[in-house]
Amino acid sequence: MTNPIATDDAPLLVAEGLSKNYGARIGCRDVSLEIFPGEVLAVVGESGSGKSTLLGLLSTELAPSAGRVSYRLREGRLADLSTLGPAEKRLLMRTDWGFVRQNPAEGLRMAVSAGGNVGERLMAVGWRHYGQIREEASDWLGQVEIDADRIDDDPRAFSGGMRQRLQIARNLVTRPRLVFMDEPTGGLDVSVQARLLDLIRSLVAKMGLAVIIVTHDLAVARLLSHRMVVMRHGRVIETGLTDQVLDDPREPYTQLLVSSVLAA
Ligand SMILES: Nc1ncnc2c1ncn2[C@@H]1O[C@H](COP(=O)(O)OP(=O)(O)OP(=O)(O)O)[C@@H](O)[C@H]1O
Repeated sequence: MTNPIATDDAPLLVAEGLSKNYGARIGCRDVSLEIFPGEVLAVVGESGSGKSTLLGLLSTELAPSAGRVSYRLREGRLADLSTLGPAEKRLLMRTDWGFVRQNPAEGLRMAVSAGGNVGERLMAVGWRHYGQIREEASDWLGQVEIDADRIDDDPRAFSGGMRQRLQIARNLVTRPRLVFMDEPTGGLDVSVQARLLDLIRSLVAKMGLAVIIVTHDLAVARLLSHRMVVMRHGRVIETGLTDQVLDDPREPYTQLLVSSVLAA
């Protein structure tokens, strides 16, 4: 994405010296980064480079072996996430964060209707009025281009692309400030991917979301992100504005990645 980075001065999330070991194996090593409100950051690298591990650490799904993640709460305080209690963390995840997963079955409730998938997130943040919940869910299905007459169908009856669009609606309905995405277009046909990417791009811009997206696909990074980090062997080896890194990579490894010599 070529838009200037829409940042204000204070970072939304700050990672310092994050490391994760799996026994003797390194998942992620000494990663520090910041993300600002409204900024889309892509994490790229070949398979096994540590992208998913880093996303797991940033979203606190994984506990670091070393380092910490801090997040700016709505009240303005930058909080070390390891110091939040379980209730505070749950609230944060429900209200301020979203997580779009590659496999929709992990991000959706497959036996609950499409409307229910979106509506239950609203209920989790305190909505109580059935009619209003249904109306908001229906509005969101429209925003992700799912026909209104599918509201009572469950996602098992949806195509892969529709499931991903529903997952996006479920995540965005609470108007989060930060969304984690793990290969959101992975495993979809090229034409389905293109449509989904367009949708993600327009919603992210419209809502001013900060996004951390893991992808092995540099075209996805180019289209969606303002800034990117390149990972290799668990470390960040290059970081910069997306267009700069892709057009003029500094590191020989990134040059190989960009020239598609490496299967990312
Ligand atoms: N649960 C685990 N137990 C042991 N080792 C793990 C575990 N998860 C990841 N690893 C190892 O950590 C390293 C980084 O893996 P990770 O999944 O983060 O990479 P990735 O870049 O996301 O790869 P991919 O694109 O294939 O998903 C790899 O060497 C991997 O084998």
